[in-house]
Amino acid sequence: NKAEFGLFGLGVMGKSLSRNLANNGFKIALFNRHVKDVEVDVAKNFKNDFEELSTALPFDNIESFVGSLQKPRKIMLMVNAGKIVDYVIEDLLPFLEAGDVLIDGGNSNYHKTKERFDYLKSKGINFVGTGVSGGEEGALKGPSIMPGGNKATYKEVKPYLEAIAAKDANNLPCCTHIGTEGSGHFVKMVHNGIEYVEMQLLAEVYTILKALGNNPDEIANILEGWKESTNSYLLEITIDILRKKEGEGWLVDKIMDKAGNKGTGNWTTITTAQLGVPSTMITSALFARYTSFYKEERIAASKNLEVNNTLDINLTVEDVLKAYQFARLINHYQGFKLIDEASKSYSWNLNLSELARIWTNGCIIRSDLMVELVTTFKSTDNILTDKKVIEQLKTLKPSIKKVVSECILNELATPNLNESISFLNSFVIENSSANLIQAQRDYFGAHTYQLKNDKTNKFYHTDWTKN
Ligand SMILES: O=C(O)[C@H](O)[C@@H](O)[C@H](O)[C@H](O)COP(=O)(O)O
Repeated sequence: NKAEFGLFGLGVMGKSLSRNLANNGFKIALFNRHVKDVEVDVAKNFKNDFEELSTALPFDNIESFVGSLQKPRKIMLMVNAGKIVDYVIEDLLPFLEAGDVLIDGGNSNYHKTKERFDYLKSKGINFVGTGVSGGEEGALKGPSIMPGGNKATYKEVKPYLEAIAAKDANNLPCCTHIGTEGSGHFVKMVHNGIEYVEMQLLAEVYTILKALGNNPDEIANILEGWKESTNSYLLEITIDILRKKEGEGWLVDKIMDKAGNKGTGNWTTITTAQLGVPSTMITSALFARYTSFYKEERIAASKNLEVNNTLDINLTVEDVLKAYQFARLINHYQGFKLIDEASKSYSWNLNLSELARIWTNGCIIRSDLMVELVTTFKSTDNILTDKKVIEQLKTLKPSIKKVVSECILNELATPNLNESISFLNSFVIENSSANLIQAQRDYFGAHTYQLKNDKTNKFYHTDWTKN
């Protein structure tokens, strides 16, 4: 008998999601192209490797794969983001019929998802661009799933996606219809932006605690103590990573300090600039990765510019914890602000509380703070106006100022911690210095300016050279 759901692409995530679907009792069809030079039937071998896949139908021929599915067909593509998605869509199209559903579960760019949504719509095919977060383990045991597309189409795939998704504290699936078009991939992109910052902040905490003379095990013990007040998946894995031994020493000390990226942080930075939203921490986290890549030049610069090695850091671990908590609040403010602005600009009408809810489990940025934000976003779309958050920021601010100052004085690289307080300093002033920028623009480019307290809101120009 026919399979009810098809999984196309058996890479790391595709394999884990297949087993998750099978573990949830679904009869699935599996497709992976026949890898010519190694003569391996990936789908068949994979099926035979796992008990739960005993009822799964493996294919390396697209026509028979599509033919094995109940109608309307539901096929999830788990292939790398980029042109491959379009090639796979073209390969599948001749065998699909109106009403069939294609789900793209890769980290695709939301602009491309919109294009594919419109293109397939013109062929009667329903397209769901969905973010899937949680990595290999999350995909197997329950990822966070962010599907975007038509609400009616979501109903078709809801039973499968919600069954395999992680469950929140109330046992509800960490999967919900995000909105139309590319909204699913958009929120996944920003999820990764927030993820970049969370990882960078932990790297900066590691820098400071190392500079305070702690070895990886001692840093892990300190972070273990932080779980009570600010736990997160990324904090937990950082503790595991710091404890990992390699011979006499620690593996982490042997890893090359050049941070890679696969594009979502880059897209978030481009998007935030295009939408005119100051997501300064995501941008600085991306650029911190880029800076790390200049390994050779950094080595040369460290010699030419004589880095100060005589550290004199007057900080307690408590200061560092509070600075970290402060920066995390600003990170989440900026991330959700970008989503809120995009929701308005694209008329997606996104529900920030529901989004925070599906990010409370399964995904990489799951944390105690995210659980709190589910409630916060029930009463505001802007966490900087939430009473509790305002009190927290006021309480934590002395520590971030102290930590950032000490780091600057000791020439420790903490761009994200620095950016968190710099941003708030820029954001909490009623009268900023942008008036001078307006005057300069008007001076050299006649770009005009408005006047404070001028009800007409008219734009004025001054001939600044004339006395
Ligand atoms: O949410 C997730 O499960 C991860 O974010 C996932 O999407 C992937 O690991 C990204 O590739 C990480 O991004 P970089 O490769 O750019 O660090």
